[in-house]
Amino acid sequence: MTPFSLYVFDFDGTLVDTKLDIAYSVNLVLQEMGREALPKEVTFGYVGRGVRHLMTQALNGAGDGDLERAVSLFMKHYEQHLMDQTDYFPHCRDLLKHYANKQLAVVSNKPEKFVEQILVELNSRGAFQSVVGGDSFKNKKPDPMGLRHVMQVAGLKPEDVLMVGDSEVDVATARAAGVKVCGVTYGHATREEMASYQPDWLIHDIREMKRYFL
Ligand SMILES: O=C(O)COP(=O)(O)O
Ligand SMILES: [Mg+2]
Repeated sequence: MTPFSLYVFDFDGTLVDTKLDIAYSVNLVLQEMGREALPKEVTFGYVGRGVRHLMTQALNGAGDGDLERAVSLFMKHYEQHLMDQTDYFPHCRDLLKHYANKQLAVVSNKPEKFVEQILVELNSRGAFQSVVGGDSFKNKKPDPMGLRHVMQVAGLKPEDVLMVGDSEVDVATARAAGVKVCGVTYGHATREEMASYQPDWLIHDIREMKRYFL
């Protein structure tokens, strides 16, 4: 069992299953812009690098003006559908309770206000010492700025910290900060993809954390 004092969770694809509401909101944007809807599975593959990246991919190479409009339309539509089909992944709520004696934080590429709102809706904001979104600092993940911030708030060094995430971006963020990382395989990366990113631990179910980490 490896002990850590601060557990830093990615959000989308790791703690909370947001993908259906994101895909639905992307299609509302595309519809409003007179474009064809995307199959939800296609949109799922675009999640993990923030809203600009999501909408760039969804527009498939539109001009700058269109991208700006799409980003602002997404912010408008997604806010209306944040919790339609969004909930914790199985066992994540219990897992957070299990580690309630530790310091917990979220570092996401999702806009901070959406992470905050979803946590409030899930009655969970109080579980986290710090919440960082993709727009909280100048650079988002894989830049380690946000991760370093939550370590600083906790007053801890990299060796006391574990990052838990579902994407290549999370593994890269942890590496950049000298932090150990546990990859989950039920989020946006497949088992094979996550294995290829070579996290320090690889889990298929969040309950496995209890086996490895004190
Ligand atoms: O919304 C995104 O692009 C990704 O969010 P995440 O960093 O919490 O996975
Ligand atoms: Mg994620």
